Amino acid sequence: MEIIVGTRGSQLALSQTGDIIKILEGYHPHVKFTLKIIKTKGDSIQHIALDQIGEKALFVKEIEEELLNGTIDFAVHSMKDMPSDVPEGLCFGPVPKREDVRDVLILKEGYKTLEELPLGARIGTGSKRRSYQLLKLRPDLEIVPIRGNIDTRIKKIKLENLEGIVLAAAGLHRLKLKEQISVYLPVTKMVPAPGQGALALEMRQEDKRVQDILAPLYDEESCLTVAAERGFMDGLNGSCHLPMGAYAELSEGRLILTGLYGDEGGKCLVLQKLEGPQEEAREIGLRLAKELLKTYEEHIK
Ligand SMILES: NCc1[nH]cc(CCC(=O)O)c1CC(=O)O
Repeated sequence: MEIIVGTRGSQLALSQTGDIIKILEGYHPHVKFTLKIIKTKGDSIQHIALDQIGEKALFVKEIEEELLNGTIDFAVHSMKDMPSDVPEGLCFGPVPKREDVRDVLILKEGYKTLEELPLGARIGTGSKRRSYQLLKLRPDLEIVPIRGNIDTRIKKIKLENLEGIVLAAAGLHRLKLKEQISVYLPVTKMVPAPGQGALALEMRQEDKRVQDILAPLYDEESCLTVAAERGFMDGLNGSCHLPMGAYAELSEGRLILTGLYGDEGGKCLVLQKLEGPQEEAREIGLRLAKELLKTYEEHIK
């Protein structure tokens, strides 16, 4: 049997899809997994800030078309890049074990901590979530918008004379670039993006064959935490030009969710928590979004 696996062509996409295929080959030695690289709009337009493109499915649409056409059997994406809505006929497979959810700093040679950076240091990131939270810690920083694949962004430290950049730990771990990381930012100071560090497997809804093949990848903790964080995102009707983050953890059957939401200019950033039984993961996310929006409205009055 042959299964065709769709992915973007970035180094990170190829590395994480390769990891998934390797695990699946262990479970299913008689299945032949073939990689198919698909170019998406997000790969073609590298020069525009993501916030300004205003389209959520930037890295997924072309891949979803191939799923619907039957030219691929399942796809591997970064969960963080997935919009709320899955097209009719498609669904997510099980959520595999999640990588480190934290954001990290890669600093210019010679620097080891955020605190020791000089006044007005230049930090590269294209994300409002990252820049506004960083500015809470160090209001003097100058945020420089950057985009591109992980290796491109790392090169920009030298090319654009930055003191550092912010990236997700997960991508660097997957690309075996751990030693480049200067600082792991604790989730209490830098709430990650919903689903950060997790992968999304996407498939045709009725495809029992693929469902059975992917089943062994299921990880309960990853599935529940991602469900809560994406519930929060959906509850906010999350458009990616507003700063938004979410982080869930499990403890003895309970799920504790932290949500972050703010305005366009980053003047008002609200952080709020909600806890509940882990079986209600998605509802906890939706409820926290509602409660936090209320707090937010009161703040900006
Ligand atoms: N938006 C780009 C993107 N999508 C997924 C990751 C890597 C980490 C992950 O899987 O969350 C990255 C790069 C980054 O934010 O550093």
